[in-house]
Amino acid sequence: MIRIKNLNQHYGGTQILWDLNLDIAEGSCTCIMGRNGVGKTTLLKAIMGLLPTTSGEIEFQGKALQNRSAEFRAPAGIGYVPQGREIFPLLTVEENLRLGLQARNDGLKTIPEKVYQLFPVLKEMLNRRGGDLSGGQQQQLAIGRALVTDPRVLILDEPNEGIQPNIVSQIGDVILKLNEQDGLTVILIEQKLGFARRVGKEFRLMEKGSIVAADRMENLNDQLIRQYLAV
Ligand SMILES: Nc1ncnc2c1ncn2[C@@H]1O[C@H](COP(=O)(O)OP(=O)(O)OP(=O)(O)O)[C@@H](O)[C@H]1O
Repeated sequence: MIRIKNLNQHYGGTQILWDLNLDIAEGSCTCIMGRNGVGKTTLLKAIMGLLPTTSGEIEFQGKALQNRSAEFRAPAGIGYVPQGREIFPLLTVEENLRLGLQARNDGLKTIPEKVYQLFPVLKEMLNRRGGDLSGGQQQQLAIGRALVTDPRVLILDEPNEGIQPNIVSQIGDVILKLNEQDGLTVILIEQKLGFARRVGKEFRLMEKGSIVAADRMENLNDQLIRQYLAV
């Protein structure tokens, strides 16, 4: 579904991604893991068209993405939950969710009930300003907004960073439900091993801007953890 070939990316004179290759199968749930600074967020931003790349190919459903604008991603079916959530603090919960409707191709004018079933707290807080929600609620809003776009693939950048454990567990339930029941393809950056093992079916390990190991989650063994994840 997503195929990246020999992707290179620089920030100014510093090369961050080095001949990176990544294949994501339809219906999979893949955790991208690696130590701080190895380029995980940069990779997701490159997929989302938020950063210029130097060379290489990024394909989504067989079509080249690398020369398309960032605005093309959501209508094409790529939902994105950025690091830090990036909800609009002065807009209400409902207004934040409605922004996702603009990216749909079917002209739907109402927020799908499914979003409220997954995150009941959003329905309770529809008229509350985004900025007044707790961090965990804001994260649920950011995921809800991405789901309103009706994505084929959902990409999440550290959805559990700085979030209290009970909401982490709810977010895990939602990701599992979306992937296992609805067949939604999921890619997430995840630092917490327990969460990655709970929701991920596949892992990709990054080091120095490349993917250095790729396998089923049950094969993430102690040796790989020591080599690429332990600090
Ligand atoms: N805007 C920028 N300008 C220059 N360098 C940057 C910029 N953003 C990130 N970098 C550098 O690129 C490298 C990769 O950063 P990136 O955020 O992709 O890593 P990461 O694996 O997601 O790390 P973390 O787990 O800390 O979020 C780091 O060395 C970082 O300092």
